Amino acid sequence: MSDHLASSHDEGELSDESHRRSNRASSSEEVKPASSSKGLESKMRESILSRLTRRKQSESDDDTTEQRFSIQPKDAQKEKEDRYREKEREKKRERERDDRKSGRETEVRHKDRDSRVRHERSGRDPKGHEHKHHHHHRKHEAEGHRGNRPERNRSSERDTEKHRKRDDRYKDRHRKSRTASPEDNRTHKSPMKKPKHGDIPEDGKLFDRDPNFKKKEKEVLIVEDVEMSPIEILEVKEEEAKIVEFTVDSPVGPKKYSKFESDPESDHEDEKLDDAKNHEDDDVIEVLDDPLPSDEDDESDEEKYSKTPEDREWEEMTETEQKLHKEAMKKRRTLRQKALIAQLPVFYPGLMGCRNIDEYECVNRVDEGTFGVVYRGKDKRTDEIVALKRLKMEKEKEGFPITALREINMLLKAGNHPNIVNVKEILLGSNMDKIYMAMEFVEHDMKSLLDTMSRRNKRFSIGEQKTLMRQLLSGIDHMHKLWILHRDLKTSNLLMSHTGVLKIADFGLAREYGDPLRKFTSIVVTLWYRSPELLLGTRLYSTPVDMWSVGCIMAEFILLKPLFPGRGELEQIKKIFMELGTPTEAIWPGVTELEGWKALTFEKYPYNQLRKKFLAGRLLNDTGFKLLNGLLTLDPKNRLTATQALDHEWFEEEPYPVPPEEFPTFPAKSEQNKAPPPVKSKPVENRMAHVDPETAKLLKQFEVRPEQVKPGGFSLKFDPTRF
Ligand SMILES: Nc1ncnc2c1ncn2[C@@H]1O[C@H](COP(=O)(O)OP(=O)(O)OP(=O)(O)O)[C@@H](O)[C@H]1O
Repeated sequence: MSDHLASSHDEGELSDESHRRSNRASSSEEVKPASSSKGLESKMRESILSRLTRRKQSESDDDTTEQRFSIQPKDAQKEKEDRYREKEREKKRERERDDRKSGRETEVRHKDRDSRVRHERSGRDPKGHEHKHHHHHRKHEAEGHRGNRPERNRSSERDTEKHRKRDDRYKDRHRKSRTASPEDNRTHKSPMKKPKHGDIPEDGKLFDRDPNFKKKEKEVLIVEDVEMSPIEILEVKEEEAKIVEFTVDSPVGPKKYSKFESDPESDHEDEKLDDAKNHEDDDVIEVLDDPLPSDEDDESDEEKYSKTPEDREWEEMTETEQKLHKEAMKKRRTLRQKALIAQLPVFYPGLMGCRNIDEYECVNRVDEGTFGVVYRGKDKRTDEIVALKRLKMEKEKEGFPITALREINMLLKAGNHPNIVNVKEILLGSNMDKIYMAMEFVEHDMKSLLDTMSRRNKRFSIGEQKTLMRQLLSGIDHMHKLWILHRDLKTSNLLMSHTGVLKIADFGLAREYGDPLRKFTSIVVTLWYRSPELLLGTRLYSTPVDMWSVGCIMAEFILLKPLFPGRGELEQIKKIFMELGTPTEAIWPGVTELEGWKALTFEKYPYNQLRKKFLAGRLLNDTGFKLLNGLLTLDPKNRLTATQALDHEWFEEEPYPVPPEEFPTFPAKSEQNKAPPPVKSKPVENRMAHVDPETAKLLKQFEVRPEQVKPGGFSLKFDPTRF
């Protein structure tokens, strides 16, 4: 397994992958190492967090507002800014005097003051904001002249252009709003209150007749609401773009998101939402990850309620509206969180190691086979339903069970086919003592389905039989072409989805074969599906052993019961010979050389009686019978291969195979069982109540399990393989 994992996730492949991803998603020219992206991520995260903290700590005095605006002012700038602040305070005092005179409401004054401070600062600080802005553009222009520009660079320029326009709009708005009255200002500040048609603001018909009015308004308003300078927003966007470059592998291209939301373990966003009144932090996230506002003027209730309301709006809302808001925002966030998680790269075992089974929730127990117990589980991060097969370790005395290793290895190799169950990942138990395999969950196993149909007196139509056979043969053909023998094909190892797709499962006995053939054990394949060459003890076998099983399965699809249900090896081979005739050297050259043949004497059954089983053609026509006979040919060398069987004329004649989705549906047994109750282990002392305290203490010290202690006539048996 390790070889395989290592080979499929070696360094070269990973770096290729990340390169491809960055090509798709990046907006800067150079592909930077992952560590730099992490640095950026944490830098950005820190910057946002510190802003938030400062916001929370601060009252609305101008000093803190100023601090919030500035991006770590340099020493040289500091003095200038102090002077600027002093001037601002002076102005504030003047304004307050004026306001008192005119008897305005305090709230109105504050709004006005804040708005003016922001506006004036944006206009007056050319060395800070303007300079940075130009620098920003120069940087992108320079990138644009570097000749060979990849697509992501062009998209970066487009972004820059978008940002520049947004910034211009912002400045434009500020220029105009400086002349506007505070009331006008308020009108445009609220994203919920858009001006009615014909309701032209006094400040020079702002965005009037512009079809993108709403979009532009929102863009500006978001900037204002968060009390960030436009430059700061641009920088956040730039940093964001870099994060996206390294973290999102999206088939639809780059997607904006903040690091806060990418952490599935963290639900502090939800906590914030619970208290929708306290939505300061949401505003910041809003800026970071909200898609551009829609151009549509008519918004649905859901859209309306999933926007962060203004304080004032919140207060004006009825309780029901507040509730609707809370719910809509919670829903939106959950959806977005899930969408983002779904875009994260799937697990890379070579890079991350196996995840722990705690990452899954057990929904119910499906079934228990010889080699493992199968549960239906739910991925706690993505809610994806999977089948979790716990590989039985206790039967293994020498480390990791070889069957488990083979199963994982073979499935990883062959699983990339629609008719073979797909393995998602390998998981470790909490104490690292159990191994689980997470596979795609397939609702039915064919055996239970056939039993159900038989009980209900139903049969698959001929078209359905053909579809099943074609899917089965297709999966096997794929496997054989990869030099894999399944060696345990039977109806309980075939699964079928609700949508009629058949999948081959249980690769616990699968092996890779080669040319020339190597000797393998002949004790493989469940008895009823075991080929005559295996029953006669051959150790040099190949794909025909699987094709025999396919023949038995085809008959079972039609008859709804096993074709050769022997109770032992001898009875099994006898049943086969009775139905198909006892072979001779003429029919099966070399049969007399097989060990089993030499050791036993078989009654001579000269005729093939198989046809009778199918009610002389009523259940299977001649063409179908030819295929079945081709699969159940005694001589393995003459047995049909999967490729030959797929080309069989049975599939070409009417009735044709039906589309899988037209299969009848049945309630799945696998979804009905209850989840097992959590196992509570009793304290060792209780379980050893029958043992005297001194001995109990000793046993505890040696970690002896109670089942090793026989009650009465006490005898202690250590299992050396366990300690
Ligand atoms: N991917 C899956 N989705 C749903 N159910 C599954 C899945 N894989 C296995 N099962 C169920 O679990 C049962 C046992 O699984 P599996 O055959 O893999 O275990 P096993 O121990 O190898 O069995 P066996 O005794 O046949 O060798 C299957 O018959 C099927 O009902």
